Amino acid sequence: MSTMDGRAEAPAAGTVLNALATGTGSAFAIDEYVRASVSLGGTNVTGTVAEAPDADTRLIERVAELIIAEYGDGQGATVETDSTVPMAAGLKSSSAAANAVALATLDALDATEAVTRERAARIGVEAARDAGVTVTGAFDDASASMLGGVTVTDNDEDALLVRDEVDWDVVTWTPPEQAFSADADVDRCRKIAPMADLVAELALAGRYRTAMTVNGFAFAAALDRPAGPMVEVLPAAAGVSLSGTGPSYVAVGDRDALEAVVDEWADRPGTIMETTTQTAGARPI
Ligand SMILES: Nc1ncnc2c1ncn2[C@@H]1O[C@H](COP(=O)(O)OP(=O)(O)O)[C@@H](O)[C@H]1O
Ligand SMILES: O=C(O)C1=C[C@@H](OP(=O)(O)O)[C@@H](O)[C@H](O)C1
Repeated sequence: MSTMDGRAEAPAAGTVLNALATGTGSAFAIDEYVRASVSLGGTNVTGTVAEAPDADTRLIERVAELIIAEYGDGQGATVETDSTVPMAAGLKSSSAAANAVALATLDALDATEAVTRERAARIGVEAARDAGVTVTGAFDDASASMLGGVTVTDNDEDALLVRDEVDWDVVTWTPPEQAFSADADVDRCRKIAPMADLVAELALAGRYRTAMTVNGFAFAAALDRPAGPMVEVLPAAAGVSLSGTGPSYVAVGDRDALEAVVDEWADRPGTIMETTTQTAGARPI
């Protein structure tokens, strides 16, 4: 690879607490990735999503622009992401894409040592706000993807309240549809703030799996998503939730017990991923 090129990967994540009710959110990284390649050159920044030629590329272009404005010399770049994570599905592919592009751009500029990963995640959040793909900025999802493990954040302040490490097996199910966070019914989410406060209390006490289950039932109700996929698998899972604004659901527990979750969700249309939590976070590759 030439010194003008950079490459990085960032993990997707699942939800413990959706931040749309109160601004406090929590998420955990999973072992599925968005990868980004950046080539410096020219005068414009242009982005492509390998598996979705019609996708909105403003987020990844804005991330590269902000990184180049701060750590480069105003040069252009071509940016490409490729991923196994479904887009606009609640599994935080937008946060993972922003993080992967931020680190790949720094890698291309030979500037990975000049910036902490937390700072790089905050630049991704700024880009997500500029691109209009987020409600709160989603620093919960961005920090979980960038740092790995579980994080609890205050998205109003972009403050990291907790980072912790967990070791769970994970199953995700994504129905065959998309739900853009920017289209979510935020007013209805705000109405369940007392439930979100309870979920935050559980998460801050380290009871992440109970927290995510309470989150799942509360936000399924607020976002008008079915609770059935959670009810059916709860006996087998240590925790289950609607992830983000959906449509995906995520269950955690031990691999053997989660087989029953896979069996239940496999009868439904859509895609299933069997994975684990991830603690290393995002990195140049
Ligand atoms: N792999 C990707 N590459 C480039 N941009 C992406 C990628 N994934 C998501 N995005 C951007 O994020 C938007 C979707 O964000 P959002 O609705 O928050 O979904 P998610 O829950 O998957 O993060 C897309 O319209 C696109 O702009
Ligand atoms: O846009 C946002 O501010 C958020 C979107 C949701 O995630 P998804 O993007 O996965 O729906 C939510 O879980 C997160 O806490 C904040």
